Parts: sequence; structure tokens; C-alpha cells
Amino acid sequence: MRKIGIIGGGSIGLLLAGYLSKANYEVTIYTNTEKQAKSLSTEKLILHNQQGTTAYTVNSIPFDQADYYTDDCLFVAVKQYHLKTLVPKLKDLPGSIRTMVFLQNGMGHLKYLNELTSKSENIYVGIVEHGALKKSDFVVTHTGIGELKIGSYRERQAKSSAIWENLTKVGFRTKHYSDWLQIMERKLVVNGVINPLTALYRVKNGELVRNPYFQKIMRQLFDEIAHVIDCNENDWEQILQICENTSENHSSMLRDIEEGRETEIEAITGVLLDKGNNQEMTLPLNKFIFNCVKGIELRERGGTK
Ligand SMILES: NC(=O)C1=CN([C@@H]2O[C@H](COP(=O)(O)OP(=O)(O)OC[C@H]3O[C@@H](n4cnc5c(N)ncnc54)[C@H](OP(=O)(O)O)[C@@H]3O)[C@@H](O)[C@H]2O)C=CC1
Ligand SMILES: CC(C)(CO)C(=O)C(=O)O
Repeated sequence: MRKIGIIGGGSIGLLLAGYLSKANYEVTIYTNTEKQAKSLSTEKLILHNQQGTTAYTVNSIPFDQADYYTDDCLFVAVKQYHLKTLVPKLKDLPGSIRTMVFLQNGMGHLKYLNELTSKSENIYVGIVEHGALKKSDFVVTHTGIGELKIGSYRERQAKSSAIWENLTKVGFRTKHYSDWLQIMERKLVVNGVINPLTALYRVKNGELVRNPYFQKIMRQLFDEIAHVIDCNENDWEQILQICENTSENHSSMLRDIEEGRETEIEAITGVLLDKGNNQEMTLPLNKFIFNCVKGIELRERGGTK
């Protein structure tokens, strides 16, 4: 398995492309725009990390002109809200895609995975605990060292374990976990606490733990989320640790707000509120935070509803 495709040349797509190239895979990035595909082929992909700066040669093609069938594995590194239009396109492609890995935050995408089970032998979910920041169409910085957690959503013919091992060997820690739901729920709790608060306060992840007042609200939010997802003190400690490990990071939700993009609040806090509804439980703090983020999103995107 040497040829790997990545849909989406954003922060995570570029970061992964850099490390997969370092591990000697032939990588193709399927971009949203022709402009980015051109930049990547003329400039190469530039990865900044603790070891320095390295340029990698990658293939790059706009998604709409792509031919995925030659890839042994396809990573999907777009935002949750991009999947609404992307998944029907993937579904309508003739033939099959051997292995797909979905790297979205939140859990809103599970409904789409079921639509793709006849398309792909193996479908994995990936939980990204590394931090990444895209500096331009072809430059990315590895801003937080963490782990890429992989779970098998559906696995008919597992041949992918070498990828996880090879990524780890080149400094991008990646580990397979047998219980995909558990790893997704753990990450949902992390994102449910860190992302909306950093977006509302407009602070880097590290400031949430350094400011005792922010930390108090974090804890209240965590305690409320624990009503719908089984959490314990280890989960709380992990959230604090992630804030430390990615202290200089602007969370993906803060960046979306800063750049006037849609956020993933519906796939994160929205999913938590749905879980509450299903258990006839109200989550007032989460509801408040959901509406604050939606309101700010609307304002920053210059719209009215
Ligand atoms: N960045 C981080 O540190 C972390 C991110 N994550 C999660 O990883 C996922 C990806 O995040 P991130 O990389 O930051 O997001 P970005 O917004 O940086 O990247 C998404 C990319 O997908 C592209 N795209 C959208 N639609 C298509 C399409 N149809 N075909 C090809 N490309 C498309 C976008 O193009 P365009 O720019 O032109 O719109 C953009 O380049 C998210 O769910 C995020 O929450 C998780 C942990 C950390
Ligand atoms: C782990 C964390 C909070 C890192 O910033 C993240 O997943 C995100 O920004 O979406």
C-alpha cells in the first residue's frame, strides 16, 4: 500500500500529506481549488515542525478532476459541513475505494459513513489530537504534538496497519484503537469543552487553563456534558493536558470564527444537545453556548437568518 490520497488541502490535510510523504508514500492531495493544486505542484509542500522545515513533492489535483481508484487509501480531511456535498459525490463514483479514513471533529458525520459502506471495504474514523496550522496553500506548521487515534468503523479486509506504524516512525504518532465509539466520544467531550469556549473568548487553547475563571466555566461545561457521555476525572485531566500540549493553538472553531467560516458547532455541541434530548435531559449551559456560537458565526459571516 504505497499510494495515498487526501481530500482537502487544509491544515490537517497538508500536515498529514507531509508526514505520509516523509514515510515514503506517494501522496496526492485533492484540493478544493485549481489555484491550490497549482501552488502545491510549483512550490512543493512545506512542513514546519520541531525538527525544522522540509519540502515534499506531492501530486495535487482539484477534487472535481480526480481519479481516486489508483489510491490504496483515501483520507478525508475536510470539515464536517463540507461532507454534505462531498459524500454524495463519493457515493456516485463508479467502482469502489478500498480504504477510507474520515478525520472530522465531532460526530455529525457518522450518518454519512453508513451511506458509504457499499463503496468501501474499510472505513476508519480518525481522531486528530495533533495541532496544525495552514500558513498558505502549500505551507503548514505542526503546532501541537499529540496522537492520531484510528478506530475501525467497518473493516472487511484490514491492510492499513502499516500506515499507522509508518506514520509513528516518522514522528506523527498514530495508534489504532479497537473501540471506535469510545475514542470518538472521548474526543467529542474534548471538543465540546475546548472549541466553543476558545471561540467565544477568542483565546488560544492554553489560556483556558491558565485563566482560573475560564477554567471554572470549562469545568461546569465538562460536568454538564458528563450527564450525556460517561466521563470521569481522567477525561478532565486529559482536557487540561490537551490545552497544555496545544497551548499556542487557535482551536479549529476559533479559526473558523476568525476567518468568517461556518463552525462545526452543530457536529459537536449540537450532537451533545441531541443526546440530551434523547434522554429527556436539558443541558442549559451547552444550549447557551450553542446559541452564542451560532449567533457569532452569523454575525461574522455577515448574514441574518
Ligand atoms: N486544524 C487542527 O489543528 C485540527 C483539526 N481537526 C479537524 O480536522 C478536520 C479538518 O480540519 P482543518 O484541516 O483544520 O480544516 P480546514 O478548513 O483547514 O481544511 C479543510 C479543507 O477542505 C477543503 N475542501 C472543502 N471541500 C472540499 C472538496 N469538495 N474537495 C476538496 N477539498 C475540499 C477546503 O478548501 P477551501 O479552503 O478552499 O474551502 C479546505 O482546504 C475538521 O473536522 C477539524 O475539526 C481536528 C483536530 C485539530
Ligand atoms: C484538540 C483541539 C482542541 C486542538 O486545537 C482540536 O481538536 C481543535 O482545535 O479542533
